[in-house]
Amino acid sequence: MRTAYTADQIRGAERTLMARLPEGTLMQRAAAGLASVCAHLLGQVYGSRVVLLVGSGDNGGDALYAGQRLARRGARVVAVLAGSKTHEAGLRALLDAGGRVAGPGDTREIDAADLILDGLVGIGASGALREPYARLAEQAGAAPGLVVAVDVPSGVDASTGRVEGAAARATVTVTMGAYKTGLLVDPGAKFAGRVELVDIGLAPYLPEPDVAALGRDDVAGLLPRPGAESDKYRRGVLGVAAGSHLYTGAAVLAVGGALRAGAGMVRYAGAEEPVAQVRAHWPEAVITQLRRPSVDDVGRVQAWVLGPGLGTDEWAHELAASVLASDVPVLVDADGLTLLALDSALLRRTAPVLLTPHAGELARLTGADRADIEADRLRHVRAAAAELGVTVLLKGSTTLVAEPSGAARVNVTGSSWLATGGTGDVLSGIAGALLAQGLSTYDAASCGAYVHGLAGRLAADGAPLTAAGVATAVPAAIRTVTSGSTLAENLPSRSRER
Ligand SMILES: NC(=O)C1=CN([C@@H]2O[C@H](COP(=O)(O)OP(=O)(O)OC[C@H]3O[C@@H](n4cnc5c(N)ncnc54)[C@H](O)[C@@H]3O)[C@@H](O)[C@H]2O)[C@H](O)CC1
Ligand SMILES: [K+]
Repeated sequence: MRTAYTADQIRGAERTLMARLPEGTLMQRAAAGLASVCAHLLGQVYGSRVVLLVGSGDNGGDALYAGQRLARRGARVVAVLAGSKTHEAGLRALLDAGGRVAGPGDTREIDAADLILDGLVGIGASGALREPYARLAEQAGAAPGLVVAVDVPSGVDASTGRVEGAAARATVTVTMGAYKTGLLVDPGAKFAGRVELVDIGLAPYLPEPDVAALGRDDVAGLLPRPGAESDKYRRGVLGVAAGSHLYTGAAVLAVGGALRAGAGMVRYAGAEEPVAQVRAHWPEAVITQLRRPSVDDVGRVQAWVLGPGLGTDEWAHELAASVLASDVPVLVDADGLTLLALDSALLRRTAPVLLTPHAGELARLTGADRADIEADRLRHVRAAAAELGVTVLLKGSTTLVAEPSGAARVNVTGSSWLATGGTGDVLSGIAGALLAQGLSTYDAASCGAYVHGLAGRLAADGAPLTAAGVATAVPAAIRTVTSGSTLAENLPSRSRER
């Protein structure tokens, strides 16, 4: 499990650790880690051109000492001093090793650099980058060389991932002591690129993490595996109330996701048109064609998926009310969420609820502004879970899952290939199948997002995918998780998007 912390949490731990060590020890550990990642990226250090963007705080100090180490190995290092002051000892060390200095206006070197080290600001930053930092951060991101961010990309809020104004777009972020939440949550995660952690001895002093990202082993441990005594009922029966005469595909995809994710049985309930489509695609599903908007005669299920393609008319509303009146966990997605936004009384139930909105659907549910949600995803998903008293999975780049208690997880397997129609319906089916097999809403949502992301990567393999292709790849994704294949751990790094 990868754990991440807010800037305040890191600062607290650093203070405790620093008090036990000779002055300057942590900065030297940070600089050694930074220099080693830079050397690895450069391949050949001798003769390479390295530009340091140096701010006035300790983030700049880290960059200067890393620059010293690279200069000692023969790199041509130039420090662009951007702040009103500069870490003095670090600057002396760089100059002694043969490095040079340039003013903030002298930026010709940036475009010619093989590697730019962004040491403008780290966890001590507040608010949008001021000049000349903002201009330098943008110039670095647009330059052809590699950009290595020191601790966090300057301009990204380390605690939230928020980006107000300019920020440095990094190839790699070398972060000190522990992951910062803002490196795992978008938009910050996009700016961070690949994140490398440098051990500076902070671990024993860290508090409870702010967020966690499940790893393959965690998911393997949580995914249900059928035992010798399992029959289809024990493996979990999922009910799916989805699709309408207008949207038949959503029903097909949700049922497909559920069957591929190992539900013992899927009971589909819907109107005539989607019933015909589900029957044609999935002979395995047990189908009830509804004459009235009620699931009373559908038979026993252990969980429901409600909403994909359901429509929002009176019939859909009554069907939603009937599903939510049951005493089993319900996952609500898509049109089901719109119905909840129109009639919040539907949510008055005691059995568990998992909502799976994207930012627009969450905006409708909570009244928050969609752009505000996208800018500060973690805060909004936590607020929604607390306010509504249910588990909320916020879809989108870096999918987040929050509990009413404030506990939150971020999924690391997603990719931009998944941003295509119908993949959300498949996710409902996968997470619903996990709910039916007995996972809590929190675990079903986080494991579902993990498997879905992995299936997307397998289905895409560097090319466009379809939602049906994602559903087809779900068994291979589960196999990857449970068989210990290295694919899940060696996820392709996020490529630099320009
Ligand atoms: N403390 C430790 O044990 C270690 C810290 N490391 C590194 O230090 C930074 C944090 O350093 P700090 O001096 O606290 O703050 P920063 O360098 O991040 O920035 C403070 C500096 O920047 C100015 N500033 C703040 N906001 C802005 C802005 N929006 N625009 C322009 N300028 C801004 C402010 O005035 C201050 O002067 C941490 O990230 C690590 O990189 C270690 O490496 C290890 C130990
Ligand atoms: K930085």
